[in-house]
Amino acid sequence: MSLRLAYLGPEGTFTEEALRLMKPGAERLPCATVSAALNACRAGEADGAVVPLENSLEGAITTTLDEFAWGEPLLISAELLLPVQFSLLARPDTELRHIKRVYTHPAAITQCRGFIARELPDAVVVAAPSTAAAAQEVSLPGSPYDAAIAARIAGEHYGLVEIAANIGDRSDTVTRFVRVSRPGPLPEATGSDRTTLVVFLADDHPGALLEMLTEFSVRGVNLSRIESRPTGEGIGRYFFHFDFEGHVSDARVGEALSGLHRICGEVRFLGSYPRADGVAPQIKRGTADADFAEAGDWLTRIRSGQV
Ligand SMILES: O=C(O)C(=O)C[C@]1(C(=O)O)C=C[C@@H](O)C=C1
Repeated sequence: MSLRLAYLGPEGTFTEEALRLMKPGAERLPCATVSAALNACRAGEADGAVVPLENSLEGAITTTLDEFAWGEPLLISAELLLPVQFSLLARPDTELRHIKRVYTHPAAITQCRGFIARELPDAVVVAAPSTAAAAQEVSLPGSPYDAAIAARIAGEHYGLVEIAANIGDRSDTVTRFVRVSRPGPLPEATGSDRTTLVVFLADDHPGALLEMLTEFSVRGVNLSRIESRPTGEGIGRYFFHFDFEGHVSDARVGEALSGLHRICGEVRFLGSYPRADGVAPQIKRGTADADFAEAGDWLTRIRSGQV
């Protein structure tokens, strides 16, 4: 039976491209939102889901971060870095000067800010559920929108023409996607892994963030992303999202997690999985697995009086 993966649809989204690259043979279940894709996975309607997590220009995809923190637990099992290039797409015979209403995903609005300001200064830009949903809508006769901003492939899929190509503010923008599934066995450590966590404070006090960071720092664990997100319980109440180098089976990572578990209110483990860029972590002196094992043996010896 083939793997069934939920994603932000309809056909032609960047998320679909990421899914195809991650699992070429998988059956694809398009969903209207990132939350719906994750819930399809939670409910067992899909074996997993592919969702965007962060963008090199715009930063974190906050819906994804919040879903990971609050919903039924899910585990990340893989990541992919996808270069994103946007096109301005319209029905045949549309000219740039005729475009007054543009439809696209909010992430694309942010990433194409320069082009919109320069070429479409008078256009109204409306937020769509996804770039492909925007292209699909624009393709309908009688659509209130003149153009969509989406991947070129979405234009081909929905019969739109490309009015302008590569309209992103930068040509090297990359979105990081992750594949998630319901909790189960973790991917094996590869030597080039990443771990993702959500941490809730036990209580707010001076130095709380520094205490958390110290758990990583003293074990030589290198962070690659830290984000604070509001808990919704009032101004100034936040929880934290971390990505860092290493696998939970590495001694230094395991020790840092145990430390956080001791001092924080809740630590939600979101998975250890191979890094898309294959970069191996820098191991600081005294923080390799062998160093932790040797220190453990030493402690056992002195506790038994072998000084
Ligand atoms: O709308 C899409 O095509 C998506 O896959 C979503 C999304 C995002 O959420 O960032 C993915 C990649 C691009 O950065 C723009 C939009």
